Amino acid sequence: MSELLAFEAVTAGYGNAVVLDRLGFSIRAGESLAILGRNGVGKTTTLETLMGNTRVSGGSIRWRGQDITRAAAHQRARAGLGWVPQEREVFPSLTVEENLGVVARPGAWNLARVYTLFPRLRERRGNYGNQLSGGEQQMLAIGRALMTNPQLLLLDEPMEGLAPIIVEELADAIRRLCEQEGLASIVVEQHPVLALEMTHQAIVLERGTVVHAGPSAALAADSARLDALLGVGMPA
Ligand SMILES: Nc1ncnc2c1ncn2[C@@H]1O[C@H](COP(=O)(O)OP(=O)(O)OP(=O)(O)O)[C@@H](O)[C@H]1O
Repeated sequence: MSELLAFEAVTAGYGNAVVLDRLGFSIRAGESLAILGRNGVGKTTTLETLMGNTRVSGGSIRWRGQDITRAAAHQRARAGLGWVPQEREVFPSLTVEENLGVVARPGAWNLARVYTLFPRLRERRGNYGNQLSGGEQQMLAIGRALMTNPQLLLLDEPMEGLAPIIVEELADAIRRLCEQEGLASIVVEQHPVLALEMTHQAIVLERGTVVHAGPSAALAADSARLDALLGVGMPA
């Protein structure tokens, strides 16, 4: 598998505040990565930095062999980064189908495939964005990112605030995207259990730097390590 994305010693933040401190990790094509860590360690800032929304003061970001460290935010979105923001940002006065349609770009993903992945969205296709439940909005936010036909899907706390039954449905869909569709993804999560189940590789951040990197399954199976890193052991 070839390298898709690499952060090399990236130092970045907001204004004079440094949040990421020589952060390094890489993702290969078709691979999914969980970014874990306690509150405020820089998980969201990592995605914001990838999207070009922070001030980078050191290191470099390589995307499909190209240095994009200084590329403008709009160029990155067009280059195949499918961003699902934490706030979901569904258009409230457009229907589900319109929300999906306005961002569509040519490629393998289209309305029919998004509806197959999320049958609830097909049922709600004529509803407006502001008539959807939180879970449906999250499905729509993911569906919209897929309609742009990305090469890397960026999910920022996709399960936040959702009912357990919806969390299961979403986790299944995300797992299918990674395992069956071979879509590379980054999943930022505060809750490690689901994130590790959904991904191939995991990194744990502390104060903007990587303190653990390895296969998700190995970390999920090592409750002592998980507890030491995150203060949450897996149930026996
Ligand atoms: N727009 C911003 N301007 C200034 N500082 C910010 C901004 N966004 C985040 N920060 C600061 O950057 C640090 C890292 O925040 P970040 O959101 O990346 O953490 P996180 O690991 O995603 O945490 P959480 O799980 O709480 O979202 C925090 O100290 C936060 O206050």
